[in-house]
Amino acid sequence: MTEQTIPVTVLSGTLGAGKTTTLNHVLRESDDRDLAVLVNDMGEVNVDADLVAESSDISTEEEELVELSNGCICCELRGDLLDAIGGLTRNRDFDAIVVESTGVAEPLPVAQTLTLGFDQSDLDPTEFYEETGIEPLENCHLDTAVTVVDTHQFHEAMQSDEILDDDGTKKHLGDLLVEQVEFCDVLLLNKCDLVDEATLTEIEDTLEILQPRAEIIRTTHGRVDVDDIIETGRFDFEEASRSAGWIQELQEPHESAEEEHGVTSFVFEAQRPFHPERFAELLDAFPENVVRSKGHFWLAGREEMALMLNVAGRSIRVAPAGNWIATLPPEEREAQFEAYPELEEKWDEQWGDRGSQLVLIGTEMDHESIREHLELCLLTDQEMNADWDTFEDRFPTFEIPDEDEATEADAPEQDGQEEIGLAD
Ligand SMILES: Nc1nc2c(ncn2[C@@H]2O[C@H](COP(=O)(O)OP(=O)(O)OP(=O)(O)O)[C@@H](O)[C@H]2O)c(=O)[nH]1
Repeated sequence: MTEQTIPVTVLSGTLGAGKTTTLNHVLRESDDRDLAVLVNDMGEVNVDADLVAESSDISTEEEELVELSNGCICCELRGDLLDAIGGLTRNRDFDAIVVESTGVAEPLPVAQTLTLGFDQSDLDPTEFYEETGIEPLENCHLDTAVTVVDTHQFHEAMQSDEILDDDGTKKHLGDLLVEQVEFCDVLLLNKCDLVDEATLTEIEDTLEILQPRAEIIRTTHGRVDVDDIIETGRFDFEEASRSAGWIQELQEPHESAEEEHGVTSFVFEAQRPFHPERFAELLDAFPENVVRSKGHFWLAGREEMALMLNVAGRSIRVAPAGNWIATLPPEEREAQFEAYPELEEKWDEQWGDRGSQLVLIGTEMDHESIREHLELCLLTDQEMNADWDTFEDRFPTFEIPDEDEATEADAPEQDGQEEIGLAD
């Protein structure tokens, strides 16, 4: 992006991770920068904005500090976010803008809004402008996506069953945490004072494998070098969308070496379908040391559509991953082969591209044992010849989509994709 436009930093992180603390630190340390701040809070009373006003030296004149309440900038306030930034920058130039998201916000849609709104993406923004009624803002660019992690509660959050209600949209805490970690440029491991060194390095190892591209910085009370999160020039939408560890792992599968704290990853691949009941039982008792698993799979009896497995901590979700290429008319199939030449290499004469490819990331995982358990869920030779429709299948059923969605497992999730928990 051009250097003349105003760099925007977005701070994400779960509730209480330390976003406001970090923001206040940045404000205190930025005497030489003219900063504008935009705080999104879901409550009636915007406590965060009050804190910002209280402990920072900037005046709270409207043009420098904007609160967006009663909604979330990753969903219903997307247009308002851009309006607010437009309002801030219309008559004044700032050195940088910092946006503090709510604890339930997903960074990807916020980044999408900003890159489209700043006309900073290769995507065609016409539909977006029509939907939101906003004008592109050409005087800003999304510069850095920062995620603040509560290091002290990281393990707890990953093992938690807590469901967050984002104005009607239910979200699992572990899911949200993983989404925030997987989509960012800088990861602040905050609250380091509450965690011993061994735990810290273990979490660092885990985060590095979940998000290999981000710079990981340890902080206490959000005390970060301001230049590490403001005007870094690190943000790139395409790169950020593809930076998650599980995507990297699928692109270049390798059995990762055992780290000091036993954080590893591997890819499980199979060209036979899973038995629906055996695989459901495995997911019901999924090993707790797997912190993340993602990829597509083939369930016997579902020969039209690939399913997507999405495990983040204790959250296990299954979603449609699009039709198998093998079900497409020949000309469309050819187009897919051209776009993804590697598809042809794995093509099976009888089953085409049907198969499973799952990335598993975890701590102290026994790869062999997990592999064996997964293999035991595959159909046996005898079952391969049985009538697959007679197998008990308690996975959710999904409508076959009209549009051809990419079926390769490393495709980023489609916006608006319905995801349903197996246990629900
Ligand atoms: N011990 C310790 N406490 C911290 C640290 N950083 C923040 N806190 C405290 O954690 C609490 C939450 O911090 P906030 O900065 O309000 O967190 P937040 O992410 O803005 O929270 P929400 O706006 O509710 O999502 C506050 O009481 C902070 O003082 C840290 O590094 N160590």
